[in-house]
Amino acid sequence: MMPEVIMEIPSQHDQALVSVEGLTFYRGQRAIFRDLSLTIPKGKVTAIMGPSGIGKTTLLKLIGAQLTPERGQVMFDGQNLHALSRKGLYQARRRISMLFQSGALFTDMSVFDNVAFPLREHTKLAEPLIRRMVLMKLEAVGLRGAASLMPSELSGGMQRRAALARAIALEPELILYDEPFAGQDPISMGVLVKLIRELGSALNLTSVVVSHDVDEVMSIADQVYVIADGQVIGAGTPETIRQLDTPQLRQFLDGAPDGPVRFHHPAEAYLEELLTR
Ligand SMILES: Nc1ncnc2c1ncn2[C@@H]1O[C@H](COP(=O)(O)OP(=O)(O)OP(=O)(O)O)[C@@H](O)[C@H]1O
Repeated sequence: MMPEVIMEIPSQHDQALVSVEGLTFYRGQRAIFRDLSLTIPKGKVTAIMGPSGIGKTTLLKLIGAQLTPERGQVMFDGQNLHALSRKGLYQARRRISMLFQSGALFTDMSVFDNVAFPLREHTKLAEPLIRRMVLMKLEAVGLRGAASLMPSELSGGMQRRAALARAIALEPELILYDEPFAGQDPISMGVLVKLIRELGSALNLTSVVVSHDVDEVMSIADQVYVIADGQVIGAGTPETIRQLDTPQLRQFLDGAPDGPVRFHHPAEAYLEELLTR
């Protein structure tokens, strides 16, 4: 059964930085996305939510051109990312930053050197300029005073902030956050929520936040997409999403383990599997 799709068309005033058009992507035989379309407005925070395993990280990797779709396209600032030459793709990727949950810091480098790393790798800037840029990024995340510390000397929340400073070192236009609040205590979560919002406005960043933390992500998103069963099942402002009342959305927003969206990963019949091996 196809889920009922509730869509609020993004405001005409919003210019799309990214538009995902008719995306289809398989893992083996399984369609993770079927004809998925959505737009990411420039300068705004877009949240992507959905049950575990639905493909949120996969979607970020498709948007960041780390994966290639079977059908459909990802338009980034008017360019079809997956049709670009190597050089074009390299240039586009420089404008996109991804902060994955696993995006750990280099443990053998100070916080300063971690943030300086992308600048030293990808630019030919002189050290005094790099230093200034690093200090500005560390100041923005409240860690300028921790520049000389090693990652092991930081709390989990501080590590996440240092990784965020590294992710914005090259001054990207688009930043993709994968579960930025996972494993954080409420105070660190609050700090990160505020930072994502404030950095977004201060740096005129376009942010995409994938998260299970409904309240946190809804508090900073301008626009929300809820994904289930390979498609968008709800789109709109956080207020709109909260008011929608389809069973799929309620299951997700209320945190129910099972409902129209399956808890089980697709599998062959249980009894059959138990009896045949
Ligand atoms: N490298 C891979 N090879 C094969 N299947 C994969 C691979 N990576 C992910 N998958 C499958 O693709 C599906 C989507 O994974 P993805 O990590 O994108 O989901 P998610 O919505 O981000 O999950 P979560 O919220 O739990 O992090 C899952 O069923 C997963 O098992």
